[in-house]
Amino acid sequence: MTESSVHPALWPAPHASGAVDATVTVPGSKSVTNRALVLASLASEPGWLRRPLRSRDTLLMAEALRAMGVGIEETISSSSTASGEPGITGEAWRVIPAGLHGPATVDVGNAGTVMRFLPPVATLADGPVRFDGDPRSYERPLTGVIEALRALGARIDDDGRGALPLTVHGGGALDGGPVAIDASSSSQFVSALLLSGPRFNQGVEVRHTGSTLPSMPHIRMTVDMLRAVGAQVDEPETGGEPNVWRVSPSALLGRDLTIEPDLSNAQPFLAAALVTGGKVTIPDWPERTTQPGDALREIFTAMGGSCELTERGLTFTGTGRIHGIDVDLGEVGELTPGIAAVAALADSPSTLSGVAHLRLHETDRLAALTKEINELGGDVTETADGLHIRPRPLHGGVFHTYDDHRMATAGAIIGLAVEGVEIENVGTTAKTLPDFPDMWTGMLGA
Ligand SMILES: O=C(O)C1=C[C@@H](OP(=O)(O)O)[C@@H](O)[C@H](O)C1
Ligand SMILES: C=C(OP(=O)(O)O)C(=O)O
Repeated sequence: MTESSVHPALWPAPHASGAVDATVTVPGSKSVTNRALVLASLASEPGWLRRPLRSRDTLLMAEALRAMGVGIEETISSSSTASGEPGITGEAWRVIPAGLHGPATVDVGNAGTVMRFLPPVATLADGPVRFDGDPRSYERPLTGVIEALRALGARIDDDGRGALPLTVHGGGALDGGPVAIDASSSSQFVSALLLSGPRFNQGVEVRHTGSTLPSMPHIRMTVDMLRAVGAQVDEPETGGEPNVWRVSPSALLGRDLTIEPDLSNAQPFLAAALVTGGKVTIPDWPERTTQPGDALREIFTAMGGSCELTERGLTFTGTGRIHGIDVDLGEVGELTPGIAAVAALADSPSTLSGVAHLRLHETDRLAALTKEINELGGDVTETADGLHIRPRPLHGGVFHTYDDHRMATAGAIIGLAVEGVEIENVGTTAKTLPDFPDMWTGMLGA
């Protein structure tokens, strides 16, 4: 948790004067967009991404792939999908794969998906690829990816800490094969190796050796998206060995993929219905998805609302009463800040567990949530693997964000119910949701 020395403008978080009643269209999923960009770049034919997320994390991913020679054209398109469904009008990216080149430089910003998913891709380039990023990216775990790639035949120069900055000396190909890693600090280590696996000479077999593995839905997302482009994947959930994933070497298909809305970015809007006793509809909520945000239907219902999935989307309705919850968030860690914010406004205590690895996310989220909620008068304590939250009457004040998009949206949720909350650097939401402030005031009818 490092606080930036410059204090960008304070954003007065709007206070809700009554129950919200809104329909909020949420842009595409960060996790799906960045996987789709990687897979399309590794394919043997061009592909399309429709309704991609355009945010800092996805633009960094696109820029990095372009730096290695991939063509990524942004267009407004109205063509029909590959499956012959009716045309979808909107923004689309056409991805034209090419031989991957070095020398290149990649700015990962503070995007976990870019810093983890691209070093394996860079081993396929025909020269050095230098990776650097925000100061926080130097602290985020990367050892699992670096050590695994070395074991699979890659040459990587780092400063010996197993972290950024580093240079991958791409040799045009990688042997691949079996490798063991401890992915208890981030599921993205597993996803990273699997995504490039089909392009390694022997494919890849990833064996997770750690005691816990967070964010399983994100690994399922990787497996599903690999299969959708023609890769053969054996994995624990469909009868494979526990903690082992195998991807066979193969060419990948170019697809025409429409990106689902980002359900984790839908969280603050659903929370607004819960906190104000109102109603919010998110159009295009998928019926089936691997996104962890889908768990909000159950979690926020347990906290006092109700939801209905219809052809109009997901409608979530609050009652104005919020209950505390005792929940293991290990599978859905990125939802923790928003759940903690709602829990701070509840009528009973909450225990959020299974999320020790959040200490190494965009910021130390457990420390940041504890400090910021407590500075507004709350009573939050850190546990070994989460937070214990005892609701208390809160008052206004500055809510610091530590360059963490989900801290900013958590502060905005509290601001709905507590007058005088000011969010420091709300612009940090640009990591995954650049329009957040306008969408938020739009939802409130301001
Ligand atoms: O693969 C992905 O797209 C993600 C995996 C998760 O990472 P961790 O397993 O590091 O928590 C999640 O928190 C992150 O926001 C996105
Ligand atoms: C942990 C997150 O992001 P990243 O992809 O940078 O790990 C997040 O979005 O909550």
